[in-house]
Amino acid sequence: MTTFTGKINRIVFENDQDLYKILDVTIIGKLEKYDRDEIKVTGNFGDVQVGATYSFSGRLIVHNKFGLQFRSDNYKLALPHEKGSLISYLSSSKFPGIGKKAASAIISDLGMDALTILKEKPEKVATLSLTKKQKDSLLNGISLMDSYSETVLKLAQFGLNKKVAGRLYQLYHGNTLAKLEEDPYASIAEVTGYAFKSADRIGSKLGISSADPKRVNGAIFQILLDEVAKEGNTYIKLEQLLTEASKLLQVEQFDVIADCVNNLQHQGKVVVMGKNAALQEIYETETDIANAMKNLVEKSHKSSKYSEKELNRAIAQAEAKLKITYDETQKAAIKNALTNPISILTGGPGTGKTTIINGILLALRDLAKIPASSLYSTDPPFLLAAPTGRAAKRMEEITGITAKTIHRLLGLGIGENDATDLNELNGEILIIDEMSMVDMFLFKQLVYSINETKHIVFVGDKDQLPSVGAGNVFADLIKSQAFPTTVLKQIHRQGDDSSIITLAHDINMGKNVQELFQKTSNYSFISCPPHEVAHVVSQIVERALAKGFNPDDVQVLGAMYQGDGGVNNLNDVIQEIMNPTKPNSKVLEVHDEIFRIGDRILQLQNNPEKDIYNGQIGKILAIDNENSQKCMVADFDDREITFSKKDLFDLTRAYAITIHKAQGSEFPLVILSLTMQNYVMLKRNLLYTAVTRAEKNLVLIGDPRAYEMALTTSGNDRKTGLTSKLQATLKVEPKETKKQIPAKSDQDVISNSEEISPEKKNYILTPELIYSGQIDPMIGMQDVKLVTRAG
Ligand SMILES: Nc1ncnc2c1ncn2[C@@H]1O[C@H](COP(=O)(O)OP(=O)(O)OP(=O)(O)O)[C@@H](O)[C@H]1O
Repeated sequence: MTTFTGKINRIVFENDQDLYKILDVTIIGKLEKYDRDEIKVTGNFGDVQVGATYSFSGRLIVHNKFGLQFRSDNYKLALPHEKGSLISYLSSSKFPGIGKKAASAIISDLGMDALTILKEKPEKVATLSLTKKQKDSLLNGISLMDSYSETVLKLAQFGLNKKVAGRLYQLYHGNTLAKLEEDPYASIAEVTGYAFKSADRIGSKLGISSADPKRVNGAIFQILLDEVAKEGNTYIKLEQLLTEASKLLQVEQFDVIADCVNNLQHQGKVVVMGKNAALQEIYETETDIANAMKNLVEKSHKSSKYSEKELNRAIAQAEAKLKITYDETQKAAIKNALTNPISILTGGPGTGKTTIINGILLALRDLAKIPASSLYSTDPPFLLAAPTGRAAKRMEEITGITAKTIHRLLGLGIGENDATDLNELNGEILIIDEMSMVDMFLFKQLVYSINETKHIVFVGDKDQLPSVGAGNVFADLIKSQAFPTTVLKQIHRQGDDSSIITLAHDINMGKNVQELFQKTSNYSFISCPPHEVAHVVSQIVERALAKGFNPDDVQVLGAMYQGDGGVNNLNDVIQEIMNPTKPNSKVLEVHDEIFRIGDRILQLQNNPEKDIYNGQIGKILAIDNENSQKCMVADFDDREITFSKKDLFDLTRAYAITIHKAQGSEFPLVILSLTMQNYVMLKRNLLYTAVTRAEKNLVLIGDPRAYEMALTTSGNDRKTGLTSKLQATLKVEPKETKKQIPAKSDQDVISNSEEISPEKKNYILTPELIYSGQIDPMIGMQDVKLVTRAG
């Protein structure tokens, strides 16, 4: 074994999974049997810093292609030996609260070996003239010096990637390994990306038995979390929970599983209500929303009360300004907005939602006597927001009033802000557009931030796909019947794009399937098998470009990433047409994708720091492969955003995008691909959302059966409990509508009577009750029948 000290110049290669790295290192001092100054060091490294000095232990090896290298088995951060470096190190972000002055004081008290001394004898910290906070920071920093790297490396052996290991470390610090050894399953509920399978690898190494309650609890959490994250449901049927847990655990002792559900319920982590179960946190989020909505309604005595006469006059003025005449429903919507603390506006494309927003704002300016100057003040009376940057921009363009993303409006995720430090929303009115995209977590933060806003208007299209995140907030608000709601049905948009709108409305009603296959001046259908989709799409794109379409106006949509007609495949093909390879042009290769300058790209996650959001589309302006911190610059809505190599994982090419990612955006020409490979996703709201993305032209490509299936299969069947909680909290007696009759429409499922009831009764699920010796063919579980009772 040889040891040498060296400074890392560059990480040449890094595998995120097993943490194997190739480092470019400058040798400090001497490395035996090696006479050059620099060497490539290979090995598995938890976390290393470029520019830092390490001592590496291992041996020289001869690589058959690259020659002499150092294979490192062990490495350690070399502590600074020189006073200036030690001061810089001690005053770095590793020791928050310690500045240069305190660093000098530490060195003058303990000498250049201060760090080693404190590591071996932490009690020596008492002798230093530092504040308690500084002392804690010093000891904490020292305890973390090696442990992060060691932890990440150790967890990689269990197949955990650096991201997940990092998250675990952030939570448990130096105790990470001890925590996981104590109960590897407990962290499933706490750390995103740390799933049952990872926990099970550690669990089996530790010899945890298959029916051990720790393991069973882990499986229960995993299933409840998946239900929220993958399906968007806020609860699950108890039967399903037990069956799936049994499958995941490969354990057939249902009584043991039920016992664990019971215990989790006693611990306040899971709620069992009737025949359903939910994560306590999710259940409470719904309860919190319902309570916050109640508070907002109760503040209503403060909202302005305008007389019918005043309202009519203000609406007439708005009509004159906009040179239109509102129909009766539209007028009712404006009045609803101006006379209620909370109101809702829903309608399909071209029904006048934006025109009504304009009317509301104009009328309110008049009624509340708002001077134009205040509209653009730092504390404006009109707050407009939408979940995506594009939708906010569109709102701003149409109303002429500043509109922000909801994240920006609340100051969410920006700087140090957390949920307890959000902006307070005041003012005459708050209007949120594209409400169908708002999930339960964002909605909770929104309603918690509203303070003195007199009127709140939620605008959207309830028939679109529900939010990517959990819940079905907009549909639930409407369904609760707790807020005055205007449903716009009359299509007002006329002109050359109206046939797409008519088609969209027909799809929404599940009727006139043959309309899909007609050829009109705005849309057409091309039937082809899955393996020909890419070819047909590329032909249509080429034809559109030849006809003079701006490439940025052509958007291809698919249901999924994988498959012949999938987005990945289509992106490869269209990129070659729209932005073909040029000799010597710079490219970036990330996770099987190649990015080139000029490529259209899609942001896949919300990034409030950069002010770019999930679903936002940009264009690559520059690429610098050598600079991992600033390897790409892209234009997003006229702003130049810089990306590091790490950030690239949140990007993909955007010539083709999924229908889900296209929510909230519209494009002049949409080319849609659907085949039977998308079988599981073929629902009405998916097709409806896709078709309504087209502003002027639409080409439908693929299997007619897939389109027909989508049109005839109702969607939006999320299981959520918000509706009933709102009804209970706001004491709404829902009017009997045909929705209560069990039927196969979208709406019925949302209001089905098996929602978790709003009154939290304490149902206790006991093994004796569950295990009653009957067969339930529904779930294929032998000898088990589920029963719950009030405890
Ligand atoms: N009462 C009306 N009289 C005349 N034109 C109207 C009326 N209401 C709306 N329009 C027109 O219909 C078109 C569609 O309206 P608007 O853009 O407000 O609908 P929308 O529901 O916001 O649709 P989308 O979401 O598709 O943009 C616009 O051109 C608008 O000017």
